[in-house]
Amino acid sequence: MSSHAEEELRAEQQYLVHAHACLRSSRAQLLELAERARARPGDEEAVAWLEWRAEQLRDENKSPLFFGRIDGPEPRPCYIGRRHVSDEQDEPVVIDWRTPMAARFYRASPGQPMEVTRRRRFGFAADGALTSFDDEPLTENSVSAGLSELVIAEIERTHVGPMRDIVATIQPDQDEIVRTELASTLIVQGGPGTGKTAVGLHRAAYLLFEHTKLRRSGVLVVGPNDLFVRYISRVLPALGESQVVHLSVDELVAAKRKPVPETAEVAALKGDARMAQVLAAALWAGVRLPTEDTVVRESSPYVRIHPETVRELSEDLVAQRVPVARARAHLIERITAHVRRELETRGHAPSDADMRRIARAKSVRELAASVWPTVNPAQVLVDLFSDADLLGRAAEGVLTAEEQRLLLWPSAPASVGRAKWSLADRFLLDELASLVEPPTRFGHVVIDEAQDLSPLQLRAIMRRCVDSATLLGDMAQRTTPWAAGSWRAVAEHLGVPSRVLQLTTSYRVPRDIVRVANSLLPEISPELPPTVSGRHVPGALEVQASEDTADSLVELLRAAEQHPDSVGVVLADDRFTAVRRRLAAAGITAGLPHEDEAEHKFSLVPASLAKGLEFDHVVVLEPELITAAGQDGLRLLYIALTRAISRLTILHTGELPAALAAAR
Ligand SMILES: Nc1ncnc2c1ncn2[C@@H]1O[C@H](COP(=O)(O)OP(=O)(O)OP(=O)(O)O)[C@@H](O)[C@H]1O
Repeated sequence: MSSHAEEELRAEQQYLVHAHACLRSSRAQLLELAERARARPGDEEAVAWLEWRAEQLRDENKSPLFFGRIDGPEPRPCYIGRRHVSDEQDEPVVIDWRTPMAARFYRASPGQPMEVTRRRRFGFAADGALTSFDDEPLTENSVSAGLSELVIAEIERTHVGPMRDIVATIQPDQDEIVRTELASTLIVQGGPGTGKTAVGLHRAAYLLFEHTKLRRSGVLVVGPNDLFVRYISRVLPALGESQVVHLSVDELVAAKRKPVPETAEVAALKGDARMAQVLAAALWAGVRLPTEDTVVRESSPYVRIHPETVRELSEDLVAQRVPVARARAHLIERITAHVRRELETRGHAPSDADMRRIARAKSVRELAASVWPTVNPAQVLVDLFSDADLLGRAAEGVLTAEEQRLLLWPSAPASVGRAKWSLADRFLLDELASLVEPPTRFGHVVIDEAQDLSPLQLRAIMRRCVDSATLLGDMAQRTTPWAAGSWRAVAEHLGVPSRVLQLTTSYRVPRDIVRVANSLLPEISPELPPTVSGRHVPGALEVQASEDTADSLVELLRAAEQHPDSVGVVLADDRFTAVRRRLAAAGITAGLPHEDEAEHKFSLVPASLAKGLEFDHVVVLEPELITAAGQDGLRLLYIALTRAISRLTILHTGELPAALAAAR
């Protein structure tokens, strides 16, 4: 390092010390203000807010206060960090990565420098000490040198434990998506490792920063399974965002008992959007208008309500299929208003207290409940699946006779409580429950692995969201029989306008591995463009033929034991138990990743659970057995191959699947 560079480094280190001092002083000021406010009675709200702000400014030294700097367009350099820091004069010392000024750090490029003359990225040691920087001069004539070394080092830093944030190294194509306005519902199609999950989570953090209303309504992140949700759930808290709820698809329709399995054919039918029509028809078939007069005896004098009046008062609620609980409440309000008008016409002047009593009156409540009887979604579904005539009426013109036959249970359960529900049934119950009382809604929803969701699952998620969502996925990684099948079909079920954006550069997967994975695309998703890789890692791909793959695996893992890299062995689902035992017999512990708080050095991952995960070194064990898993076999293999950050070893004993053999 030249003496000039050393001097610069020292100056940056001092700036970091200064930033820490400013942060501490701001926090001390806030705590002092909170102390003073506490002495004033009635200022509890201000105290809570000041304490919350002070908590946010706690200097825990978990991550560096800034990670980058831009020179220009401001007279002073701008330092970019995970949160804002200002000095005693309230001048910014570090600006939050989500501000418009910070966008230039991510977006400025040679050719389009956006008035930035230089981008600087900082390198830090594990203890938080600033140890290096990397400069990129930006002028209209400069040429892009590809990913900076610090970005590559960040991507290749050993991956053990849950996913971490990428705030220091977000790439321009990703930043565009992160900062798209809240009103847009986005569908992000991207190949493996293009950063979809990371982008979705950073978008949530960005939107929470930009829109205070989201802080009240919150953000929901939905992932495919518990394993995956645990893997990603620490990213947003690390970015200081706690108003986010993470749920797996199963948790969304919380069930106490484990769902019962069912055939792919039945599950796909139950996930079909037409089922929503059938359920609505079944539920609304229960709506009955009265045929006789009702006498409201709680008013003085009595008021008689004719069936025709009830029809007039509830007509629009029925026509618009207003959710049952709400419709009933509206009708009670309307009947009460009707009673008031009747009494006034007859020369009486009922007080507000009289009217409140009438709104609570038994006769009025019973009348509303006779139009919209109390519905138990489980009872509706049990009746529907146990009674061919009932199902026939609800599904008329919607489902074929054969489809109706598929839905019917061979025998009805002894009681509703004894009914056994599949995962798809749980979404039908959720659909029915929403016709009675819509669920609480979040300001924005991020849906990961959206390519795998059924139309009914998409509906369930979208009704939990106020107006916009971010869907992330890769059609080539689609592995569920109930999936909508294309982004166009997905868009149809969202209920809001949406647009599809593409990410095509993989930051995770090295070039040689991407090439092999791309060779499967013509068979699994010919409509998609091949992924390109931003990184070349010499020796990233190794293919080993072996007489006994388990023996070879033991040997390979023993050699890896001393190395800090995470290792994930992806294998056919039905090989999991046998291989785990074989490894245990050899004294090697391996289990599902993130299974418990103690992370295993070696993860053993059934191919059907590998989606979304990643490891420094991936071993794909016996690919020929993974592809044998039915029509999704090739997709599972595509997913397995692309979990690698630095190395992929394919251990096979039989013939390699044709596409792999050709691409070697
Ligand atoms: N800009 C970036 N800087 C550093 N790391 C990145 C960047 N973009 C992506 N990564 C890393 O690449 C890996 C893949 O990211 P992510 O899981 O978000 O991709 P994905 O598109 O969801 O992949 P998949 O489809 O395989 O699940 C992660 O480790 C992520 O941290």
